[in-house]
Amino acid sequence: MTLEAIKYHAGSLQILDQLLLPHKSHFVDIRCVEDGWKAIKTMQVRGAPAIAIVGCLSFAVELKKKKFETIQELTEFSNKSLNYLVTARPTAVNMSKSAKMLSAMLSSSKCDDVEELKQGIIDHIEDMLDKDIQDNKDLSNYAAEHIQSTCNKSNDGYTILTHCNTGFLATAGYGTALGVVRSLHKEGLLDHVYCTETRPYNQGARLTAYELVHDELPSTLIADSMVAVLMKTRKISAVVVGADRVAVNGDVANKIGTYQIAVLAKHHNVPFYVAAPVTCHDDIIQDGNDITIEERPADELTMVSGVRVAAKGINCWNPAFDVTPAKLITGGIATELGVFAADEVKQLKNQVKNGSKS
Ligand SMILES: CSC[C@H]1O[C@H](OP(=O)(O)O)[C@H](O)[C@@H]1O
Repeated sequence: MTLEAIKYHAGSLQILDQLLLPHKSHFVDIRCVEDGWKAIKTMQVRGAPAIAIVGCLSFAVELKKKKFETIQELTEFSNKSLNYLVTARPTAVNMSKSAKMLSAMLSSSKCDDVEELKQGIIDHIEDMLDKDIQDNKDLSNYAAEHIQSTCNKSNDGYTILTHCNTGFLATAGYGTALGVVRSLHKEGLLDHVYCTETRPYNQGARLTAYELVHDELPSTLIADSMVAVLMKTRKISAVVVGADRVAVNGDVANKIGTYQIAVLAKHHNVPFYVAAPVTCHDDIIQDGNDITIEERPADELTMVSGVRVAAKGINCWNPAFDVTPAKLITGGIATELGVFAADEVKQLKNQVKNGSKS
């Protein structure tokens, strides 16, 4: 049975509450933009692509129910809703990119029928689901091909280390970095996959392990602190992680802990890949220094499943992401248009414009 984290059908939306995983599989209704914003803010749904998809679908659900007298009324409601959804979490670019694109659709439209224009917006949002899945499959197949042509096998296949969660639970389906693992497995080329627990939110232990067990993939969970000794003592063919925001120069913001894994990969000569569909690429921010890093509440560091693990009164610093410089992304950045050297992703802009594959 295929995993599904987002259930959408003609104006009704439910999401898998990821705060309850892996213990409980429970879907919650998203009836409006406010519900969407809250689900993203509390991380009931998380993952750069899934944030944009659920945010936009929450907007579509509310749009479907509302009647507008004029195009101006539709435009004002839409821009207010989209700008609000962007405020839920600042680091991933996907939601702000989708918001800009939908606002531009409204402002550039020549349509003078408000209902027709409203339906056009809803149709475009609904198309995001299938497009994300196809982009993930294309990206994953390109990356799997690249790994086969450049990385060392561990046995009859490749051993991959991944961080955080980038699978069905972070996208519309298949996944990005976890999609690469799935594509290698489909080709009979996955020897083993190691996933880090990914403190403090434990996306790896709670979510990636859940997906790997569900798919019955040969996998092992490790603590974040074990990455160095893993690379020192076992054959790791490549590291493959996701991305929340890729800057024009190829610097990548991703889950906290990614940067230190990249440093260790460099030291141990393990190729380091980022799996990032074009929806994760920022066309404006030039380098990683300008990416806003979200800081999350201290209790996400001091509490685990509601139980305090840190001394009361200790100060905390809880950045949810860090930035990996392009020079450490030694394998490349995998997209649905091909695998690019990190310092060459700026070419993507032109390829996206003419839709050409690499
Ligand atoms: C498919 S990319 C998902 C990306 O988002 C995760 O962050 P969060 O769980 O806080 O939304 C992590 O950075 C993943 O790489």
